[in-house]
Amino acid sequence: MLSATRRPATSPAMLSFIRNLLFSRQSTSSTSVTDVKAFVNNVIESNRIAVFSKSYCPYCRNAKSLLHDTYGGVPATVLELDQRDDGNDIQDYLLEKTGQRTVPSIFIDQRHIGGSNDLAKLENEGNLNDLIYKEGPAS
Ligand SMILES: N[C@@H](CCC(=O)N[C@@H](CS)C(=O)NCC(=O)O)C(=O)O
Repeated sequence: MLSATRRPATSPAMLSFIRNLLFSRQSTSSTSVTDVKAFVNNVIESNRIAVFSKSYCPYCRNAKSLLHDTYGGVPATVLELDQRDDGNDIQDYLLEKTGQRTVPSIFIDQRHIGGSNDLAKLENEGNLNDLIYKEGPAS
């Protein structure tokens, strides 16, 4: 006579493991829109140079290289939005604030410079140095 093989019942521990696996990739950020706005504004206000970037973005790479290679002595903060749970919300707010959603989105002394091409244009026309060293905040 054939005996039916029964699959073992899934244990509570296994269920819990599966549940954690399924939900672990969801956003862990409970940040509200207000928090995101305050956070972005704080980043811009408390850093001479703030770059909202994505780690894989070639435009961002160019902008970060230019800033690092030529103005490495100036304190700068780079946020890689693709590596953050709230990256999308930050991008939405940057659009609302500046009219630009693409990255990089670059601020120098709280002025919105634009993206990589805008930064390169300032540099090529000899204006970035002045912006950073002459028009920057008094030390
Ligand atoms: N002209 C812009 C181009 C920037 C751009 O196209 N960035 C892409 C990423 S490489 C982007 O923001 N795509 C939309 C997105 O990632 O949400 C610049 O010079 O910064």
